[in-house]
Amino acid sequence: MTTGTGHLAIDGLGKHYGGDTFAMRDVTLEVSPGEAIAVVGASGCGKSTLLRLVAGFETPTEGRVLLDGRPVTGPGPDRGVVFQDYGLFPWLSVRENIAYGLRERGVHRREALRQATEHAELVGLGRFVDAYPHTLSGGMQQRVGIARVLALHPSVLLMDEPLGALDALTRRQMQDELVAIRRRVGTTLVLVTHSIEEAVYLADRVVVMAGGASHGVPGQVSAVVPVDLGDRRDTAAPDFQGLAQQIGDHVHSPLPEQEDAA
Ligand SMILES: Nc1ncnc2c1ncn2[C@@H]1O[C@H](COP(=O)(O)OP(=O)(O)OP(=O)(O)O)[C@@H](O)[C@H]1O
Repeated sequence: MTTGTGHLAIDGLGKHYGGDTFAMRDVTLEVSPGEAIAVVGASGCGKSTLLRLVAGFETPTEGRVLLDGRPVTGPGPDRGVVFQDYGLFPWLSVRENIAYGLRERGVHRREALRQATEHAELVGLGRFVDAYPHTLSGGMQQRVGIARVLALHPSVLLMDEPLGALDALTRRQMQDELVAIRRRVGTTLVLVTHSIEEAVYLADRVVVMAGGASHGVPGQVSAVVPVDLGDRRDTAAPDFQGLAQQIGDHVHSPLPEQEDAA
């Protein structure tokens, strides 16, 4: 269903914005096809910078990103990006919003609308294809945002706080929805989130970043924690809570360089 296998190799990646702002440095990470990783860490540690570099929206000042063996040099159809704000066109229906990218790629209108309907169904919006965004809840709007990206069959899905604007209950439902969608499409996923619980709920591995320009130390990976909790995860279970606690401890531990700088 996807355009490639979705193997990401992030190699010695760094971003220096100039002056003292070394957003991130020396990030090396491999993501297997179909794997889901979540990136967590304190504000300003470079999570979004990492995602933007993988998306190709920005150019690294060090290192490189390879997707299926090819260097990332800019945005491309092999990577689909979902942000917190849904970015839907208010004057287009759900179906037309999802079809938009397909039309841009030259898919004939009828075929684009057919595929859009299919993807609306994939995210549970089959009954709402003719609705306009303002009539939908936040969770439903984000489903449209996800369907729109998936319709283009990216091999990697990049999500920056996709559920951050939702209330707690809707966020919970959308987490389940994301688990279900991933099972259906099997796309490699890189998710940036502030929520450790969300990371443990959704990911195969949690990447913890620490430091960041505001701490006088470039953001970097401080831990990579595998989530061996199986497919059906219970946030209240002791092993889930234990792992979340362990990741929380990593998030709150300063890097050795930060302690030196303090
Ligand atoms: N375009 C830019 N120009 C200069 N500095 C930037 C730019 N973008 C990000 N930074 C700086 O780089 C550092 C990392 O930012 P980034 O947004 O990646 O962090 P983050 O971990 O995603 O933070 P948050 O959790 O608050 O979203 C921050 O100090 C930020 O101020």
